[in-house]
Amino acid sequence: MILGSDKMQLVVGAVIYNSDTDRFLCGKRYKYNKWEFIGGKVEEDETPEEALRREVIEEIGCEVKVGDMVKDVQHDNIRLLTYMCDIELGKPVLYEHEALAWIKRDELWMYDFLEADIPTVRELMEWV
Ligand SMILES: Nc1nc2c([nH]c(=O)n2[C@H]2C[C@H](O)[C@@H](COP(=O)(O)OP(=O)(O)OP(=O)(O)O)O2)c(=O)[nH]1
Ligand SMILES: [Mg+2]
Repeated sequence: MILGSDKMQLVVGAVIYNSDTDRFLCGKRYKYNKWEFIGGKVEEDETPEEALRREVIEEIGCEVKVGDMVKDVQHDNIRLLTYMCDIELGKPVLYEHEALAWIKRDELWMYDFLEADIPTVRELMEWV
């Protein structure tokens, strides 16, 4: 389990990638009116990977296999860990988001992401 400092909130985000279409699944929330990766806060008794699996089920109803970490970013009081994820079961359902979108890699720049997500988004745009 990875601990943040006292005030630091550990958050995990899923980089759900479809290699056939070269698109990433992202969500927009009413609360922030910005795009984000599906995910949320890591609870005390969880590893980041466990938290991510739980959050993806809660938020879009899919089971994912959590792969490699993409970025570990600190922004304000948030420490955001993003991981590559593959959908193993289910189709994304809109439970908590205003919108879900499969965004093409070369169109990621057009979307207004939460600040902490920018390093991950940059990394994804730079992949060849
Ligand atoms: N889920 C998610 N949260 C992000 C991202 N980037 C980022 O700065 N955040 C911030 C927004 C929130 O302050 C926090 C995550 O909160 P959340 O509301 O998703 O947490 P949660 O799913 O556990 O929901 P809740 O029960 O606390 O409402 O991290 C991201 O890509 N995905
Ligand atoms: Mg969430």
